[in-house]
Amino acid sequence: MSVKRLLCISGEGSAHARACHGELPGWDVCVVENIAAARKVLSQQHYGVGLLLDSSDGAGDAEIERFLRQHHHTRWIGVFDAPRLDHPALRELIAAHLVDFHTRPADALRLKHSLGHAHGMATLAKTTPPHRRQASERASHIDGASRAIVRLRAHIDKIAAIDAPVLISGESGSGKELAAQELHLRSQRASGPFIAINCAAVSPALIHSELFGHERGSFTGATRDKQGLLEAASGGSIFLDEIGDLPLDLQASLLRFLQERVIYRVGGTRTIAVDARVITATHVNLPQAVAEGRFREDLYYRLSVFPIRVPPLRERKEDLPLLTDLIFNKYAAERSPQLKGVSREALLAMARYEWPGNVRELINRVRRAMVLAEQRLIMPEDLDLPSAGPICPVKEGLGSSRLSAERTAIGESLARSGNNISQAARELGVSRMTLYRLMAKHAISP
Ligand SMILES: Nc1ncnc2c1ncn2[C@@H]1O[C@H](COP(=O)(O)OP(=O)(O)OP(=O)(O)O)[C@@H](O)[C@H]1O
Repeated sequence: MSVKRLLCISGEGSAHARACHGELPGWDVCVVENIAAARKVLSQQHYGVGLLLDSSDGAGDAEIERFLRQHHHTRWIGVFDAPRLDHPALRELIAAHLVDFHTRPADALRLKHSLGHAHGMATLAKTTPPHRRQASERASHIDGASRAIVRLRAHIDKIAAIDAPVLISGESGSGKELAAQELHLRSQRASGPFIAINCAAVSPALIHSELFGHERGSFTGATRDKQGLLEAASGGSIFLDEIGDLPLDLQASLLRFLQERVIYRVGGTRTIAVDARVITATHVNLPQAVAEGRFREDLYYRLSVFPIRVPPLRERKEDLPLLTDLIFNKYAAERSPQLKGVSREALLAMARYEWPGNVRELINRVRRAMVLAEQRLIMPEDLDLPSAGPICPVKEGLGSSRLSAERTAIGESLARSGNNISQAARELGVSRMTLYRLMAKHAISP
């Protein structure tokens, strides 16, 4: 039998707490004096059930509300003086955040029933909150359990150990910068700086001096010597996002740096040795840019010895429930008070959507839905998803289109069934063995 653990917040100490809830055989009770102490305890261990013995001279209702909102994984029961219940703010707080409440003096037997019921419900809902589970199981910041993400993490692990340039490709919002950070953090350079610059966001007139620095007097306005970002990244990694937008003359300078490990500042004549690992990313097709003469072929080959592809979210829809859960927990403090989770219908609608903006779009939609939702669960309409995914022109041949339709159907069916293979196989009209074979073919993990 599991130990029933109770966190009791009592402004007047444990004697008062015992007077309120009586003896609780079978319960392991931790009594704290205030919200601050409760926060501390909850930051170290999870309690499925909490008892709030309200005293009107304690924390204000706004602070209690904030606290309960942040700790919504615990099921809270309150005990209040009857006159306090006339306050509209307190009534709202009770309705939104408590599973039950009692007036003083609380009837010990009724209170024990409430606590037992809350414990049962907390056990059903898995007493460990998802964000804690993830934190302990996860060594990587790249979340997901799909085969594609597991492979990406393994790939990053291997490449991180080699001190060579890396080219990361992937659609916008799919997690390229996150992959770059992960590479850095898992490399021997982890204790050095990680400096990121978006080559498309800096004007061509400035980017040379931004990257390589300049000497005093080298151009109007250059009143002092300035170190560039490459120098600043020495001992660590520099992440050049949208590398396809780097002007051609700078491509030559970058190539020289990759070959000789030295740079010249703008207007400078002396070489400066720089020890920075170059990680680049692009969402455009670089071989095509090379073919069109917009990107140097020699630089492309130097950068792409270790390519990493971050898969778009539509190729790993089986990760949607997990990612949504993590986003829900990360932004729990912003959610509307009555909101408890995401409905099955919303998860189904998400599985049908193609997510052109990838994980960034998922974060934005879930976060907005958490604020605007009016029911206890996020419903499909809260996500404001376009009814059908954007219509993409067919760029692939019929064979590839068939393959990607097959992969999408499998991914969606697994997401709908909560990764239940038998159910997904039934829905798809194939045997379990065939589904396993198709999943292996498309690198989809159960
Ligand atoms: N697998 C993942 N797990 C957790 N968070 C993720 C994952 N993938 C992406 N994100 C989050 O999604 C957001 C977008 O990711 P990121 O900025 O790395 O994308 P990007 O591909 O570099 O986008 P862009 O091309 O627009 O620069 C970030 O908040 C990032 O933390």
